[in-house]
Amino acid sequence: MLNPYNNPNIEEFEIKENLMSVIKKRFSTYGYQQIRTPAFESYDMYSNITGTVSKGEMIKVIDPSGDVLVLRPDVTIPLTKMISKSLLREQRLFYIQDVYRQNSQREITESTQAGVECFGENSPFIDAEVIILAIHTLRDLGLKNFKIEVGHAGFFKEIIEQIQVTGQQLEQIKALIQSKNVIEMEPYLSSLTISTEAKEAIRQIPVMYGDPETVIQQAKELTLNENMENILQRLMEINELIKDYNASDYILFNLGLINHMNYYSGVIFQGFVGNVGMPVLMGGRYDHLGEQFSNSVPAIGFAFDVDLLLQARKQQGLNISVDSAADICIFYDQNRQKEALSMSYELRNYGYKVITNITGLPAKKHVYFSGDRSPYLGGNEKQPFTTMEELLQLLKQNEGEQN
Ligand SMILES: N[C@@H](Cc1c[nH]c[nH+]1)C(=O)O
Repeated sequence: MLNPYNNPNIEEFEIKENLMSVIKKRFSTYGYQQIRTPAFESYDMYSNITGTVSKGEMIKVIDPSGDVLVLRPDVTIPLTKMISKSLLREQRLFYIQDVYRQNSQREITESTQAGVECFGENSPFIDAEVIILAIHTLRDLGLKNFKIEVGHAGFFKEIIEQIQVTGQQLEQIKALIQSKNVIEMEPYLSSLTISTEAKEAIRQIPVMYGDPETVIQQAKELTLNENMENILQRLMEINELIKDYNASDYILFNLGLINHMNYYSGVIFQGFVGNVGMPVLMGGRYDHLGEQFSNSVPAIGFAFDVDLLLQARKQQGLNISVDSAADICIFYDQNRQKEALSMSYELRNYGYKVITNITGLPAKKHVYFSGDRSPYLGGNEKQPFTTMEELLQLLKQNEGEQN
């Protein structure tokens, strides 16, 4: 089923383009270079690895030779494959591309992602810098009232490794944690035969949410092994770095955070803005994904859902309507065509948006070449001119008066 909301709209297209150019500029100031990945990819690339997009979510296409392809469901996976096979393992890449998935209502979703992937480094410094890049971009977009929730893929995994549950039970536990459903969590945990410490740790996960330092203190009481202690240490270091950037106001810790993709191995995060019900960005560290292709490559990245960012800006009254009117419309009589057309060419060269002899489209200024009189700029009073310089002068003056 096609998503009924994906209709073309000129105004929204322009608003989206403007937003994407803000994102692009910000990504490049952190040293990222833009890249594209193919729209059609081999189904095997996704299905042969673990921690990938689930099979039901992929949109499959059969090519003429009978091979199964998928429409790009993710960008992180093909980029990791490329880097893990290349000799250049240290790279900072960004992309603005559509990803195609099928949701649980069997609707095809086509959403534009703007993401970064930082390959080759694994340090709290890089983790914090990538989170800061997300914050910096959200601020560039003028958004207020946003928070980045930071968690760790390993914290929950460590607890789960201590207990023996079936795949189905694990999914149920994840769902209860994600929905912070403490009421149903209690009886569900009692029905499982797992140690009391593990039960207590799982029970506490949904409430380990909020101010970073408080969450770390709470979590310290629940650590079941050294790995969990190291995880908390790493999160504390990231938090210190975020403080150095003066960005603490935007950060919450959430140890119950579970990201959609399974390839994450370290710090993970999601961004929320105002009343937009879904995360506008998701990301995290995925140091082991590369091993499944060729070589292990430390990596961290995130992707914005551009359409949700647009929704957030709209909610905050920030989507100022785009000015589609031409700057100048030149009207001319047939005998003045040559002068009028060469003037239109020159004005466009100066960057003005110019149309000629069209009454059906809006224009802010009108220039007339009629009869055999001097051309003039229309308006409350006719302002004649003889040279291009004079016209440019008049246009400037008028702009000045309007502002
Ligand atoms: N590819 C992830 C986002 C991400 C980029 N890099 C790391 N994570 C997603 O689609 O949710």
